[in-house]
Amino acid sequence: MTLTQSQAPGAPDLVEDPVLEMVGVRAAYGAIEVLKGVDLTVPAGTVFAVLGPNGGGKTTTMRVASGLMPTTAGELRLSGRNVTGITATEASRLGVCSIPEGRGIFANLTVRENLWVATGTGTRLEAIEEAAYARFPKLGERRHQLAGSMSGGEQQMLALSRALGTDPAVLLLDELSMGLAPMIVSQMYDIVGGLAAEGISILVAEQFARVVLPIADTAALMLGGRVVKVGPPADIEDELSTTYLGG
Ligand SMILES: Nc1ncnc2c1ncn2[C@@H]1O[C@H](COP(=O)(O)OP(=O)(O)OP(=O)(O)O)[C@@H](O)[C@H]1O
Repeated sequence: MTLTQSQAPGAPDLVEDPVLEMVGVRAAYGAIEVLKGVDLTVPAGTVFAVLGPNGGGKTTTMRVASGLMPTTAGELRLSGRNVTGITATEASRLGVCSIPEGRGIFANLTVRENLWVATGTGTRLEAIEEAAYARFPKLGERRHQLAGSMSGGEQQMLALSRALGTDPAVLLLDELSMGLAPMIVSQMYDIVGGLAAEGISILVAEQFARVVLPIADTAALMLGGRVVKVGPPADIEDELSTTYLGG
């Protein structure tokens, strides 16, 4: 928490620190630098969308944010705290929950067993299951089914449920649309919009801008390892070229 200058005695005016911030972040795969000074700020309770064509650095940004990839320069902050160099395990302890490209669920485990993974943060399986099945009744019907035998949309519901089971401070969603039919993608983003309305902080990377812009509070356009523009979704929409963002 940061106290604002206008704070008056007896009338605290508290401004919550952003849940996640990157300042001048650089990252490389070996000798190849792919993030070349990324700045972004995700205020608490908002949806921040990172948009851009393939290879722009969206996934790498998400990997850095979740502690999976080290920075070579710059700062990563969680709730105002400089956590640069944090590991993925430490990041998850601090409430960073990531759904990677491809969903990251265990195909050869059942729905229920996949949800069990979220108990690592201390919540009881019964509570996680109850919340998951209330949100997605289909998952309840399929609780004993192997996750790999479900449809892509159902698998994404499972990935979301498992993530929510950890009560995340910030949810990182990478390319939710991958491998899903357009109608299912729309449904998934309706669900994400619902999570946002519940006040969950979300950083989402997406190649298909049109599906995510309606639920975003702020959007950023990422090209060549840099955020080249950031602002309200309507402003970013004007910047988008349907040729490289897939309409
Ligand atoms: N493991 C890796 N080793 C070397 N280069 C990589 C590796 N992963 C990604 N890159 C390169 O880093 C750059 C950024 O990739 P990144 O996956 O972050 O982009 P992206 O915007 O998420 O694109 P996509 O939507 O295709 O995943 C690309 O040029 C890519 O080829």
